[in-house]
Amino acid sequence: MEPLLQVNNLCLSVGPMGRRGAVVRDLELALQPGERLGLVGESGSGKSLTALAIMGLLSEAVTVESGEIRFMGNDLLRLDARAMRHVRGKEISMIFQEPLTALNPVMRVGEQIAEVLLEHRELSVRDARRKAVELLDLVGIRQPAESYARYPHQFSGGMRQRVMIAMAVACRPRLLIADEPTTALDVTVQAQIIDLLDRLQQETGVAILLISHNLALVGNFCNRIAVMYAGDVVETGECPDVLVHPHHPYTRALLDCLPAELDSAAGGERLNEIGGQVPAPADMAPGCRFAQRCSQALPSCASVLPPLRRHPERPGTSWHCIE
Ligand SMILES: Nc1ncnc2c1ncn2[C@@H]1O[C@H](COP(=O)(O)OP(=O)(O)OP(=O)(O)O)[C@@H](O)[C@H]1O
Repeated sequence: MEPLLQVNNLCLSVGPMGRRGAVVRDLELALQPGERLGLVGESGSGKSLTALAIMGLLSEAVTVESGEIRFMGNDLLRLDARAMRHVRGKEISMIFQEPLTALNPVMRVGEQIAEVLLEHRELSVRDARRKAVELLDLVGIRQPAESYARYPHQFSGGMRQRVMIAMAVACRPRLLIADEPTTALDVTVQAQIIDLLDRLQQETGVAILLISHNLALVGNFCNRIAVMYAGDVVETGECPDVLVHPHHPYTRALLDCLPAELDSAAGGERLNEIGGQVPAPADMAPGCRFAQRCSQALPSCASVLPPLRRHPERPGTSWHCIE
């Protein structure tokens, strides 16, 4: 099957000329129609920049050095601003960690949803309003007709995230990027938002790229996972394969940081942590960027990126390591 999204050799850098640091390096990602792919990694690994590159929303501080982002027959990196606006919102949409920053604070939420519909679909104002109310209902906002006229600050964080999701799915996109959609919410509301995404995904068949620090969440929600470290996808594969039989030392280290059981964590056992930090953009090593923190690293690892290895029986599983 032709992938819906195929990112090839994407390289992004930040910083002034002469001191640019590669924050995303030769990134390869593929997402099939209707698939759920989880992108995980510590803060600073390049997850959000990858998402923003797909959305065509990179700031001027970020340079696209090379690569292509193929989506529905186009390379998104080569579309002009007008064509990209057409794709964004209609074919690809995104929800963010903090909906307050994405919603317009001085515009009624229903009108914000109707605006997306009017921009991308040939609807009358009246029909767009009606559809916006339906969407508020679809995402579980009570009294949708009354809620249409409310402002973002009149909703709780979970309800605002529902409004964001209503806007994101308004035009039935083929790809939904969810960047830490539940991190700012309490656990009960997190579960409700994930249930909502799960239901909408099943009903609409939209593919989802879920960006998260939370391996357990990705393991439960996604089909496949890509583990990023300092700009590299170090390991990718089906969730059960990668999470049960991790090959890359970084994936193993991330999994070791998960509490084995809630009881043991509550009982005072210290949670593991990975010593050291993700390198800053200007300090990226030419080889494996995890080498400094890796107990199995060979002297050559920091200077030469270990080749990509593929699992002999699981072609979708690959990792960059000597092991
Ligand atoms: N506008 C920018 N200017 C300079 N550096 C940036 C900019 N945006 C991101 N970076 C740097 O690029 C690297 C990757 O950032 P990115 O936000 O993609 O990481 P992330 O994995 O999404 O982290 P988090 O989980 O904290 O959101 C980081 O080192 C970050 O400091």
